[in-house]
Amino acid sequence: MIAFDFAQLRLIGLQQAIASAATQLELSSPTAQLLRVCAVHRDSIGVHDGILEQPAQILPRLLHQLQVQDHILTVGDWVAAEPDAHATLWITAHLSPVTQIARRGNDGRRQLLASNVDTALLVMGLDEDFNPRRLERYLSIVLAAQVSPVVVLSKADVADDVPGKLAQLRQRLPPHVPLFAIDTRHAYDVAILAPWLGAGQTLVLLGSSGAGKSSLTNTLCATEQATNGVRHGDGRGRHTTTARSLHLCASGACIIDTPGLRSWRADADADTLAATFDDIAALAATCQFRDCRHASEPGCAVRGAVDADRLRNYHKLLRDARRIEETPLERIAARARWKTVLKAGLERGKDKRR
Ligand SMILES: Nc1nc2c(ncn2[C@@H]2O[C@H](COP(=O)(O)OP(=O)(O)OP(=O)(O)O)[C@@H](O)[C@H]2O)c(=O)[nH]1
Ligand SMILES: [Zn+2]
Repeated sequence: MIAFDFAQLRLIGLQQAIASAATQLELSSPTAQLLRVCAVHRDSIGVHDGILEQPAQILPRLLHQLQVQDHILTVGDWVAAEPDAHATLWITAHLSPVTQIARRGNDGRRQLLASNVDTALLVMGLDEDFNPRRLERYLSIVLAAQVSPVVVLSKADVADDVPGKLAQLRQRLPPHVPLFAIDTRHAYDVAILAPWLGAGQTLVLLGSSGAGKSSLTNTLCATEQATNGVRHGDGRGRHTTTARSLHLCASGACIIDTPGLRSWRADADADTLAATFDDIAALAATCQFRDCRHASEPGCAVRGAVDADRLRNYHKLLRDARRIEETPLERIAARARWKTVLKAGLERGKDKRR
């Protein structure tokens, strides 16, 4: 049994599913608390109780369990923790996350980026940052995690041809993905995101450096910043050490902002790509050629119906994904195969010249 204050944890995004699971936890200690991971440091885990962030340690038994399940504690995870006699806080249990944003690392392993996220704001500038292909890459990862994506195009106040760029994206992105062009520094503009900022919601912001993520966070969490971490909701104005990576919005939502997420390169695997390009997969099924590469085959059903650059991006991402999924040995074998093919080609060329 674990006791917790739902209203207090709701401030940092406690979902009903997690709260229910927490009540089922078998814990020996009556002093265990439900907490949210808000930072992962080299030698400690930052956990938040809705008021304070504290450092905690993972119980070796749990660490072993997590390793067996191939899980590492990730920002956004919910855990149970209890203090020992020396006031060290020990994480004793981990609640299975409802959603997990992950990417495939260069070594082919899954890297967890954030857990229990409801909405990902994909922030992209309408200036030089504008890049539909990169956006599709981010989108495929977010959709695969079953997290709702919302595309926020920043710098609408200064960029040129905003309607043209919006139309271009509207054509490329799946129709259910919301798309907004705003000035991230203005509360009036940012108010359009209200439907995703309800109480208990957790958001992450993804986008390149300079895209406007900090500006957007500042505008969304203006009250918190202005009051320097005074607790919302109960008017008691209790002082808090708000975690640097967990921002509370006045609307009752919270934003997870970690350096790991910020510097993230959005590599997708073949399955996650399917989420963003499902129309291509559907068209491919109707293509008259069974092993069509939808590249130059005349009369191909895909090539006629899909934006050419978008199709090229799909093929490129698919190639990248396959490369990542190969083991190093497979890569060496593939390279050797190519060498043989190339050599054979050169030999043939020589024969002709002879
Ligand atoms: N005119 C205008 N400027 C913006 C807008 N959004 C961000 N900026 C400016 O762009 C610059 C970069 O914005 P940041 O919010 O720091 O970008 P970031 O995504 O947090 O960048 P990193 O912290 O490097 O990841 C700042 O000078 C902002 O003032 C916008 O909508 N309109
Ligand atoms: Zn085809």
